[in-house]
Amino acid sequence: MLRGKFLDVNATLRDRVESVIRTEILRKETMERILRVNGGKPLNGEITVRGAKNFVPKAMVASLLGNKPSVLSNVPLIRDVDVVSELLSLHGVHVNYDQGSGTLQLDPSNVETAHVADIDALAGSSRIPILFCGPLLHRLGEAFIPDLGGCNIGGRPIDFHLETLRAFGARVEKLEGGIRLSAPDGLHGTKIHLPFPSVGATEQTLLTAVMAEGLTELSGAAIEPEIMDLINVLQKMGAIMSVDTDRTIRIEGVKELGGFVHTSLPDRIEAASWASAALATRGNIFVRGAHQPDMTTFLNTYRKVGGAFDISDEGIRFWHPGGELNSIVLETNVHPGFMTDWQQPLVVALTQAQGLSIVHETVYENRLGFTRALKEMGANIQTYRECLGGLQCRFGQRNFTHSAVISGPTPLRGAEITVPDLRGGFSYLIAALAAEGESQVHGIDVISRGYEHFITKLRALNADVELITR
Ligand SMILES: CC(=O)N[C@H]1[C@@H](OP(=O)(O)OP(=O)(O)OC[C@H]2O[C@@H](n3ccc(=O)[nH]c3=O)[C@H](O)[C@@H]2O)O[C@H](CO)[C@@H](O)[C@@H]1O
Ligand SMILES: C=C(OP(=O)(O)O)C(=O)O
Repeated sequence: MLRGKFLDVNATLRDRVESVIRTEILRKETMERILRVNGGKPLNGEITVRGAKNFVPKAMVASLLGNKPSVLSNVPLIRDVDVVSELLSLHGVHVNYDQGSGTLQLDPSNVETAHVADIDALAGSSRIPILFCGPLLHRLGEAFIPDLGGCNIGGRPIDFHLETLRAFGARVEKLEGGIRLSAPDGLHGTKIHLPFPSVGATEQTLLTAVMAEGLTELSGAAIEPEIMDLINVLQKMGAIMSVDTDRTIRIEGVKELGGFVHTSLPDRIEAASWASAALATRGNIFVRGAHQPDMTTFLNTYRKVGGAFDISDEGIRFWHPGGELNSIVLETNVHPGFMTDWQQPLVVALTQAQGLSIVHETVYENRLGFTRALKEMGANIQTYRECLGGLQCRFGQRNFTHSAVISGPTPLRGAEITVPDLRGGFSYLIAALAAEGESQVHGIDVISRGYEHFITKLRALNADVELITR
């Protein structure tokens, strides 16, 4: 009897402890992380960039095509890598990541046995799931692809992807929450022309064509350095493909592919973001790992604005040489043009340039919304629907606010701001660091999608930042 009472007391105690733990976990999960920034000081010091956010997850997807394990090095600890690791694991790929060394081992030998028809976990967390289509169709004959996430900087349709997959012979069915694909008659090489050199649709074609039967010719392809590195990976796996100077990629399908051992190219967007931070805060940052050949266009622009840099085998030092910065006309474009993802961080530096700068965003129709908060911080920026650079882009005459005129220099003042998207988020960090006084930056977790350990790096550069949770 007495023993029974003790058991009851223990059970009640255990329930209470479990409930307290559950509440605490829930509280931590729902707590907001805010970065308090005391700005107005130059960023000085050294940070390291590792592998590219826009390459690593795609090489991870490529490993699905192999019949042997693959090893990828220089892999950063970012959310997009996490998301793809989780998706691959759900599909039976054994993923082993050593954060310190940045080595990722991917063993796809159990994909057929782990076959799951519907995976909607992680829907909306990144744009990478759409690239699983070809590899899953080759391995399993069917695939369910959840709705995509990624930055909200335009409509971001997937029509090119779906048309491409259909051209290979896939059947595509749109469902609530995603798309279902099957290839009852297999996938066959085909001729594809992209109306715009889409990065994702080019990668979609490569990942599908490498094992499709026969020849594929892709014209109007994107040729970003991250795509070239994906081609390197696929060639290591046994694919046969060539890239012509006129943006045509030809692929001869092969029956099977092996694994790869590869080191990712460095993240040229992260490198350019820190370079912009050095300029906007009148600082001096050595970006270890920054790679000149992938950044030629950015470096030319940086020099025209008045930024200084020094290139070595280990990386690039970026600094503000003193005096006034120059205003410029900047039009984003596909590679080898000025990359759209470089635009938002550089705009903050342009608020400190003398005169009128023009920014014409030609890749995404809605990538200037982030300027609203900069205006609240003191920047003088007007946005327009017209194409204000020299180019007439797809968005002119179509009611999209995609050009901006920035008049500077204007001092920035601290503010309470909320991160709108990945690059917009980093640009808000730069603005807060350049501004006099205190800023509170909300929604900083989005930044972890593409910037590894960014708070630690800010501290290494002597930024006065404090992480608070609420
Ligand atoms: C994970 C990743 O690598 N993301 C990058 C990738 O995004 P992502 O691959 O999504 O970008 P795309 O190159 O495909 O998009 C470029 C343009 O093409 C349009 N489009 C695209 C596909 C489609 O089916 N239909 C269509 O109309 C888009 O709306 C956009 O206006 O390239 C972009 C352009 O360099 C970068 O900003 C992103 O950081
Ligand atoms: C737009 C970006 O990424 P994503 O395509 O992953 O949304 C970006 O990296 O700036």
